[in-house]
Parts: sequence; structure tokens; C-alpha cells
Amino acid sequence: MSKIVIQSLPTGAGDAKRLAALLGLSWQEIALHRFPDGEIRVTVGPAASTTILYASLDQPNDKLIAILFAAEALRRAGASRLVLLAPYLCYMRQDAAFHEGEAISQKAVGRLFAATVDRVITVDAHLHRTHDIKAVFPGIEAEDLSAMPAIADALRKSGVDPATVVIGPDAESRPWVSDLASRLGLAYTVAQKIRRGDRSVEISFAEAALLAGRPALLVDDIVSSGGTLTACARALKDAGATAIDAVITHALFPPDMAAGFAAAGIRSVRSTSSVPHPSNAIPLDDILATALHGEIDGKRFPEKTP
Ligand SMILES: O=P(O)(O)OC[C@H]1O[C@@H](O)[C@H](O)[C@@H]1O
Repeated sequence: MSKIVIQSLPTGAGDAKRLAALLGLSWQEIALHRFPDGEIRVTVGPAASTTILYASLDQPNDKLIAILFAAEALRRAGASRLVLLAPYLCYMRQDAAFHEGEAISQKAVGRLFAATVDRVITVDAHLHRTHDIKAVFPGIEAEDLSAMPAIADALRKSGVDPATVVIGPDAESRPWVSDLASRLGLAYTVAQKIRRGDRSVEISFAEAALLAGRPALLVDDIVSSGGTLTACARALKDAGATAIDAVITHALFPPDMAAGFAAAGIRSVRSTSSVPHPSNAIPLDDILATALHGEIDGKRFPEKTP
């Protein structure tokens, strides 16, 4: 049995294959068959003692079942270590029962993976109130990588107007917005957001004067309904921003929403490769490869240099 391999679900197979090539590992696609009644059958490739399951978990419901089945097959075939590499980790936003009777989906999904794999690696997980990813996955290894170094590199390469203000849509975005702004030497501010419904938000800026006559760079972890991005763009235009661009980690929105963003005055939307999408422009390959180095050289938790 080989030592380490990457296997991926069909969605995102291109990203997984590229990552495997970068690390000099072999890659196989997990085959999915859908039966007439809606059930699925999963066929994995040959297991390695460490098998990395690459699956970005947008459109998650079928993928969760597919991972469970793949893990069952791989364990039975002798995989002693399973690493779930999920650049987008689903159901992290429902981290509380906001109304009586609601499930805390984050807890349920965390326990499911904790019972299924040995390590979870993800990117910009929506842990705005939970903070510690280890609390989501009790008893297993878990890491939440930041996409900001990759986003900063991409922006440096494409060039950024030094007058740009980096904008976060809400108070929770402050950690990544301030990180990106400091990497690029730019000013930043965050908006106040009130969510009225799944697709409806209100955005206002306490520091609107900072925005007048300057380009704005919106940064968000997720774009789903697009409500937040659109409302932010309108508020930025009202505040006098001269141009509005957006960079996001996880593009969950339907590609045809791009026209609506343009109509709201957004000049460009660029996303990381976390979720395959026409807006992908920022590869996560390097940060994912770095996170996997420890699996290859056997030193999973190298000493951090000060
Ligand atoms: O407004 P949509 O695009 O639906 O949802 C994305 C926003 O909702 C928040 O949880 C995310 O952090 C992001 O700001």
C-alpha cells in the first residue's frame, strides 16, 4: 500500500489534481453513481495509509453522504489516517439555535466528521462566534487556514491603488480585513450590518467620510445570496467611493448573479479557488500544499518559529 494519496469528489477534481501535482502525490477521482431513487453509490480508488479526501463542501448535502461512504470504503481498504481537506466547510454559519427548536448545524457536522476522519483542514471557516475550530471537531486535529496571504499576493501582482480603503461588511470581518489591509499597507474600515432575512441586509458606514473620493476594496469570506455585497456596494457609492472591487474566499453565488453585482456598481469580483466558480482568480494551492507538507514528511506539527 502506498504511503499517501489524494482522492477527490468529482466537483473540484481539477483543483485537487493540481494540488497533488504540486506535492508530487498521486490523485484519484472518487466515482459517484446516482440510483433512480436518489441514493448514491461511491467507488473510491486504491487506499493509501494516509488518504487525503479533497472535497469543497458547497452544495453540501450529497457531498456529506459521499464523504461518509468514501471514508467507510477507505478505512475497510486499510487507510489508517484520513485527512479531510475541505477548502469550504459547510454549515458553519448555523452555530447557534437562533430560534427555539433549531438545530445547531455546526455542532452536528463537526461531530459527524470527528467520528469519520482524523484531521480536518479548511480555509476561512465561518467561526465568527465559535472562534476555535478545535471546539467544532472534538478529539481530532483541525485547522482553519487564512486565505488572506493568497489574496494579498494576487492583489500585489495585479496592482492596487495606494488610496484604496479595504472594506469589511460587518464587525465580524474585522480580523481578516485588518490582516489584508496591513499586508497591503492600506487603510480599512468595517460596516455595520443588520440582517433582515436570507437575502436582505442593511449596511451603513460610521466612517463614511474616509470613503469619499477613494477606491474601495470589499473583502468577505462568503458570498451566497449576494445581498451583503450588493448592499455594501450601494452604501459605498452613496459615501462617494470612486470604484468598487470585491475579493472573496468562498464563491457560493450562482454565476449569473454577476450582472446584478455590475448593476450595483461593483467593477470586479474575484474569488479564491476554494469553490470552483467563473470568478476564481486566486489559487489556494500554495497554502493548501504547505498545510499538507507535514503529512508527507511525517512531521505533522512542526515547531512554530517565533
Ligand atoms: O449576503 P450573502 O451573500 O447571502 O451572505 C454572505 C454574508 O453573510 C455572512 O454570514 C458572511 O460572512 C457574508 O458576509
